Amino acid sequence: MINIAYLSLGSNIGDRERWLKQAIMELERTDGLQIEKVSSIYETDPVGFTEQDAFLNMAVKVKTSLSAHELLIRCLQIEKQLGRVREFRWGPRKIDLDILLYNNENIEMEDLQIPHPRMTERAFVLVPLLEIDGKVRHPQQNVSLVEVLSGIPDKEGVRLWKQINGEGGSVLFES
Ligand SMILES: Nc1ncnc2c1ncn2[C@@H]1O[C@H](COP(=O)(O)OP(=O)(O)OP(=O)(O)O)[C@@H](O)[C@H]1O
Ligand SMILES: Nc1nc2c(c(=O)[nH]1)N=C(CO)CN2
Repeated sequence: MINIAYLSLGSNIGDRERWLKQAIMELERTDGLQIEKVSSIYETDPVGFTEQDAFLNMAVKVKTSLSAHELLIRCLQIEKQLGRVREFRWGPRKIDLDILLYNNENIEMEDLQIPHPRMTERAFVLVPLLEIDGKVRHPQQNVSLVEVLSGIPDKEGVRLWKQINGEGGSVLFES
C-alpha cells in the first residue's frame, strides 16, 4: 500500500543547510520511501523558546510503503545518525523531523500523534507545506490549511532563504 506523508524539517545549530540536505539524503536512502517534492528553505524566528538562533525550515512530501509508526522510527533514527542531542523541549537542535500528515489519517499513539498537534499554530510549518501543496486540508478540523495560515498573526517571522523548485529530492544537491 502506498501512503502519502508530509514532513517538516528544522535546524538551528551549525551548518543548518547541511543538516537539512543530509536528512533528505537519508530519507531518500530509505527502503520503501520516495521523495515526491521538497519545498524551498525558509529562515524562521524561533517559536516557543525564543532565546535561540533562527531556524532553517522546510517541508517534504514523501510516498511510502512504511506505516506511520515505521516512518516515525526512521525519522528518529535519522535524527540520531546526524547527531541530534535532545537538550530540552523546543530548544536548539541540529535536526528535527516531524511527521505532519499521513494520508488523511488521525493517529493517536503514545509516541505518535498525526496530524502533528502543533502544526496549525506554526507558520514555519505551514508556509513550506503550502508551497508544496496548496490544497492540503487538516483531516481532523476539516479546514484548508491556507485558511488556517491566514489566521496566524506572525507570518513575518518566516522568510524565504533559498528558493528550490523541487520535484524529488535531488534538486537540493545541484547547487
Ligand atoms: N507527528 C509526530 N512527528 C514526530 N514526532 C512525534 C509526532 N507525534 C509525537 N511525536 C513524538 O515526539 C517526540 C519528539 O519530540 P521532539 O523532541 O522532536 O519535540 P519538539 O520538536 O521539541 O517539540 P514539538 O513536538 O512541539 O515539535 C518523538 O520521540 C515522538 O515520539
Ligand atoms: N522557527 C522555529 N521554531 C521552532 C522550531 C522550528 O523548527 N522552527 N521547532 C521547535 C520544536 O519543534 C520549536 N521552535
